[in-house]
Amino acid sequence: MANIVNAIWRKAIKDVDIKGYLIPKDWCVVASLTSVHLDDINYENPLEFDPWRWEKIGSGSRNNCFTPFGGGQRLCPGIELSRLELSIFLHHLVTTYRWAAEKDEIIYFPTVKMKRKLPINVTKINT
Ligand code: HEM
Repeated sequence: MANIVNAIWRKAIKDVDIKGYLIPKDWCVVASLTSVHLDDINYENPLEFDPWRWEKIGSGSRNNCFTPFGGGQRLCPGIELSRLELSIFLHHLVTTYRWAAEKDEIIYFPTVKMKRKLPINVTKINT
């Protein structure tokens, strides 16, 4: 369960107590969104690519365990636009083309990306 935005930063503007832990005023906090997605308390086999998991557990887009677009007051306002764009793109990609990825490596920090930008060779399906 990868996450493109792997963490978000916050600064405490006053002393904050969370479950007995004090975050002093002016301290910076990093909320690790990736940790939420890779925690096997939240997701079975989180390291496995398993698109069918959503069939079992529902889209889960409105709970605290699914955080690709952040959450709370600063939830990404582009969430619905991005989902629509991605759905249209993926639909056309899988129904019209086949592709083979070249060898590449994942870089996890500061954001998730591919070292060589994941070159792929695309061929059109003959219909
Ligand atoms: C797959 C695409 C996208 C991903 C993964 C993504 C992810 C995120 C995340 C995680 C945040 C929260 C940042 C934080 O809490 O500090 C955020 C905020 C934001 N996103 Fe996106 N985003 C995407 C697309 C878009 C698009 C298409 C737009 C605009 C058309 C957009 C506009 C914004 C804005 C303005 C914020 C700041 C919201 C605020 O601070 O109140 N995003 N995004």
